[in-house]
Parts: sequence; structure tokens; C-alpha cells
Amino acid sequence: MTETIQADSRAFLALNAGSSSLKVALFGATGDRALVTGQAERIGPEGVIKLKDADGRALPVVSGDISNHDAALAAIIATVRAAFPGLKLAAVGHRVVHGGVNFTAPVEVTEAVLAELTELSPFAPLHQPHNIAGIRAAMEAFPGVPQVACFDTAFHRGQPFVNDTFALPHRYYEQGVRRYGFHGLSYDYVTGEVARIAPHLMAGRVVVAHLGNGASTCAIMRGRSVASSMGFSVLDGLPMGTRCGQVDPGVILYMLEREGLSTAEIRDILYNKSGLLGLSGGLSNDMRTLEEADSPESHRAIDYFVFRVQRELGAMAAVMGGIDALVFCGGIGENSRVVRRRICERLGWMGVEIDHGRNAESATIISSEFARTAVMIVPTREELVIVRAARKAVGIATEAA
Ligand SMILES: Nc1ncnc2c1ncn2[C@@H]1O[C@H](COP(=O)(O)OP(=O)(O)O)[C@@H](O)[C@H]1O
Ligand SMILES: CC(=O)OP(=O)(O)O
Ligand SMILES: [Mg+2]
Repeated sequence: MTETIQADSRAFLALNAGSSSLKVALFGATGDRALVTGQAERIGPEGVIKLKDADGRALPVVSGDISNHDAALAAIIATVRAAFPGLKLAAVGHRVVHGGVNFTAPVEVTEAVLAELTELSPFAPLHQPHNIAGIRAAMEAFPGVPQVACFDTAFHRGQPFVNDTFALPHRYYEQGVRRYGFHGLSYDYVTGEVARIAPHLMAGRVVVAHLGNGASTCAIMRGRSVASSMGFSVLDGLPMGTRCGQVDPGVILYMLEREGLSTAEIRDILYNKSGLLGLSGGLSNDMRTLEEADSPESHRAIDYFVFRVQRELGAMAAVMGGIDALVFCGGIGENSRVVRRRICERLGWMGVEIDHGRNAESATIISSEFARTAVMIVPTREELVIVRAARKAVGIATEAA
């Protein structure tokens, strides 16, 4: 069946709790090939768990309950344990969405670190509590094994002040009310891949569109993040599965003053009831379902999504004075040919022109031969970035990708 991990070998587990998914990967001490990859997706009543070994064979799932993130995590750990009896881990790496001002690099988790991360939960309520629960669950399941937290915000921390701040009284900046940006583990991986596949492009101006259940864009100049569409919390920028993306703050005042809503009710609207779900009149937060529905409600949601991605990509190119490459990643960016095509059709003015055949095949390079701007698809591997950090934390050098 599955490849066996020898008793003396050291394995690394990566956990990545997204808003709609819980992704997992098991790696050996070296190499980029995972022994197991998989995920619980559409977490909720219709959720499913799929795990496969290095050869793509499905692992038998131990428990199918994935009505919430905790149940999904328990089922995933049980499944991995059953597939690798006697599994010994050298470290577990975790995606942690918010690292605030202080966490600018991966860190080994202690109770003090957990306390600080818990303080940041209100700014990423769909993620941070699951990230922290994942760390606690892994501490319990694998006692004594180092837990390494890897931050989505870290990749962006070197951004220039003008992209890092809001135009609020300066004391807010001092208090840590900043434009952090997220999806940094994904952008880190994509940056490495573009540098490997097309080094001349990474030496220039690259715009990445991470389009998943959460979505953001990032402007990357000579390999460094200089701007991102997400801000202080994971709400800003693009519309997402259930999150609103950019809204005029006056709308929040309207909800408070005119509608008399409580902060809990407003939080629920902004995080859970908006985005594709809200726009489609409650039809779905899932792009696959919306594409299949082909109804006025689904069109409304997809049209807005495409329009806002177009706007944000234009903004990212503008802050760099132009663009050399556009890269798609995330569940929608990697898989939805229709959304990619529709976005790219609106970006001809910035030299984007795709080859429809390559786009239909989801090829690595989908721009047409003579297009001024390269367009690429890079399936993101946040779990690999996490495992590389976990290996580093326990003193195993990671070979160059
Ligand atoms: N084949 C596909 N076509 C269109 N959308 C897809 C496809 N596969 C996945 N998606 C979309 O990707 C999104 C989930 O992205 P993902 O990056 O996995 O989520 P998360 O943000 O939870 O990590 C969902 O909206 C899903 O519908
Ligand atoms: C930061 C964020 O929105 O993450 P995800 O896309 O995994 O929900
Ligand atoms: Mg994700």
C-alpha cells in the first residue's frame, strides 16, 4: 500500500486550515514530494475528506465526520496514523493566518506564542481559531513534537509604509492597525516557482492573484511583496466565498446606526453572509456550484467577482509602474478556466492575452506566444512552504526547490 516511513526516519506534518478547507501533507525529512496530501473540503454538512499517497492512491478515510474543522482534523490525524502505524514526527508545521506586528518569520510554538496568537483571532475569525485549535490538537496527538507556526502575514511585512498604513490618526498604526496582507505562504511558494520556471520574470514585476475561498492579489517586485489587496483583517480587497471584500466603512456605520445591528451581527454579515454567497442570494459560496447553476443569481456573483479581480489586478500593476507576469493560484485561479478567461479578457490593456487552448488545459503558461505580459498558473503548495520551515526549525536544511 503506502510507502512506509522507517522507524528511524523523521516525518513532517503540515496543517493548513483555510476558511472552507483543512489541507494536510506528510513529508519525509528531505525532498519536495509529499508522502500524503489531501484535504477536508467544503467543511460543513456536505464536507468530504480526500487523502492520497505519493502515487495518487486514495487512503481509506477513518472517520467521515467533517461537520466542522475540529472533527475534520481528528479524522485526518486518525487517517494518517492508520496509514502509517508507528509514525514518528520530527515536527508539525502549521499555517497561522495572522502573525500581527511581531511574528515576521516561522516560530516554534510555546504557550506564550499561543497567547499572543489568540489575541489576533478577532481579525481572522474564520482562520485563527482553527489554526490555534490545530496546534493544540497536534500537541495532544503528538506530545513532545515541536510545533512550528508559519505566518500568512510574514511575506508582506517589508512593504513600504504607504502600503502598510491606513489614512487614520497615526496612533492606530502605532497600535498595530496596519495593512498586513495575507496568503503569504502561498505567495512565497509562487514566488519561488516563478523564479525557478522563468527567472527573468521574477527579476521584474509580478502580480499574483490567489483566488480561493479567500482571495487576494499581491504585487511582487524583484521577489518582494510591495502591495496586497488584503489589509488589517481577512475581509479587505476582493470579494470571497462568504467575505465582503472592500466596502465603504460608511456601510458599517449604516448597519450600526440605521439598522441597530450588534457588532456580532455585523461581523457575521461581513465574514459569513457576504461575498459570492451574499451576492448570489444565498445560493453558494463555492465557485463550482455557481458555475454549474448558470442562473441570474450566480451570474450576479461571478460578474462582480471578475470585475473586482480586474480592478485589483490593475491596482497591483499600477503600484509597480507596470507588469511583466500575471500568475493565478488558489482553488479558483488554478481550476476555473471560465473565471481566468473572463478576467484576462478585461486586461488586454496591460498586455494580457491568453491562448484559449492552453487556458482550457490549465497549462503552466497560458499567455499567447506574442503577448507582452506572461500569464501563468502555479498550483500553490502552502504545505510545502510550511514543511520547509518546520525542517529548518529542527535543523534540517532544505535543499533548493
Ligand atoms: N474545478 C473548479 N472550478 C471552479 N472552481 C473551483 C474548482 N475547484 C475548486 N474551485 C473553487 O475553489 C474555491 C476553494 O479554493 P481553496 O483555495 O481550495 O479554498 P481555501 O481558501 O479554503 O483554501 C471554491 O470556491 C471552489 O469552488
Ligand atoms: C487568508 C485567507 O483568506 O485564507 P483562505 O483563502 O485559505 O481562506
Ligand atoms: Mg487557502
